[in-house]
Amino acid sequence: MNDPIIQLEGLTKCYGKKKAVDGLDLVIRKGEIFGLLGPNGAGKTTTILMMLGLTEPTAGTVHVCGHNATRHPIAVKRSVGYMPDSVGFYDNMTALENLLYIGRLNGLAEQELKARAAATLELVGLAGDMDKKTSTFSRGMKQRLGLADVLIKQPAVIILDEPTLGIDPSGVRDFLALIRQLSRQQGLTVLISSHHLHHVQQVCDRVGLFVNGRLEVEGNIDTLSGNLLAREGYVTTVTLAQAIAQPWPLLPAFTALDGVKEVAVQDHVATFSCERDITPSIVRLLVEKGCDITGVHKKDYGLDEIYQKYFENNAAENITHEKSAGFLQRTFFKKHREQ
Ligand SMILES: Nc1ncnc2c1ncn2[C@@H]1O[C@H](COP(=O)(O)OP(=O)(O)OP(=O)(O)O)[C@@H](O)[C@H]1O
Repeated sequence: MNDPIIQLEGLTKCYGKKKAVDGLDLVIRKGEIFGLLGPNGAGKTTTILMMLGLTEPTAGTVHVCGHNATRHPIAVKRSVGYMPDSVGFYDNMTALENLLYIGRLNGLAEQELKARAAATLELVGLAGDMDKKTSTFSRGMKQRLGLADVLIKQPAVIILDEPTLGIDPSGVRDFLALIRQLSRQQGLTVLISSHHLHHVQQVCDRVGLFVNGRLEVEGNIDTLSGNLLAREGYVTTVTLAQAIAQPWPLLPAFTALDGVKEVAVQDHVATFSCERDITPSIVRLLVEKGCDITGVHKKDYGLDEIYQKYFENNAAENITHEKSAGFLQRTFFKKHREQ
C-alpha cells in the first residue's frame, strides 16, 4: 500500500460554539484521487483550509507530505497546489504570460521557468493556445490553465474545489481524464471537493461523505454500495416475456425460496428483495417454472443514491442509522414497485 500523504487525526475546528469540523480522522495515500463530498456548510472548506495551514485547528493534527500543516505551513504550501472553484487571470495577458507570472510568484528560477511553463501547458492540453489572451478562453480552457497554475510548481498533492463547475459535458470528460492520467502517470495525489456526484464517481478512487463536520462514511464506491446492499438487502429484478398474473400463482414458490424476504410483481416485472445475492437461484426457479426471461437486473447503489441516503430529507443530522435505513427501504421498494 502507498505511503500516507495526508493524515488527519482528531481534527476539530470550532467557530465559537459551532463545530465546523468535528474529530476528523482520515488518511489519503500517495496517488489516490479522493472525493470530499457534503452539503453546504458540512465543513469541507474548513478542512481544506486546515490542510493548507491557512486556519488553525482547535484540536487534532493535520500532516501533509510529512509536514505538520499548522506548524510548517510554508513547507506544506510548497508541496500542495490548490485550485479554487473560480480561477482569475489577467485578461490582457496570454496564457503563457499568466503562467509565467504564477511561476515567478512561486519562486521558480528564470532559467527553468519558460521551459517548465511550456511543458505544463502541453500537459494540460493548451500548448496550441499559449499565445492567446485569456480573455478569449472558454470556461473549460480557464480550468485547464488553472490546473497549469497549480501544476507548475510540481506539487505532490493537488486540491481542487468544484473543478468541473460550469464546464460542458465533453470538457468535463476531458478534464477528468486529465486528472486521472496525472494521478496515474505521475503519482499525483488529488483531493476533489465537489457536489457533482456523477463526476466524482467517474474519477475518484475513494470518497468521504461529510455531514455536520463529521465524516459520516468513507470508502470506494463499490464498498459503500456493498455496505448499503448488506444493510438494505439485495434486490434482483427480473423481466418476463409474459405479463405476470395478479395474484401470481408462482408467488408461494418464490417466497419460500431460501433468502427471499419479499416479492413484488407488476406487469412483466418481478422484484425480489433478498437477504443475500441469490440471483442464480431465482433465475433457475423461473426457468424451471417455464417462465421466459427477457431481462435480469441486480440492484447496485451509485454515488447519487449513497449520497441521498446520508443527506437527503435533512435526515442525516439526527436520525439513527436504523431509522434512515427504514426510510431508504420504504422509498426503495416503493420505487421498484413503480417501475
Ligand atoms: N470564518 C468563519 N466563522 C464562523 N463560522 C464559519 C467560518 N467559516 C465557516 N464557518 C461555518 O462552519 C461551517 C462549515 O463551513 P464550511 O465552509 O467549511 O463548509 P463547506 O462544506 O465548505 O460548505 P460549502 O459547500 O458551502 O462551501 C458552516 O456552518 C459555516 O457557517
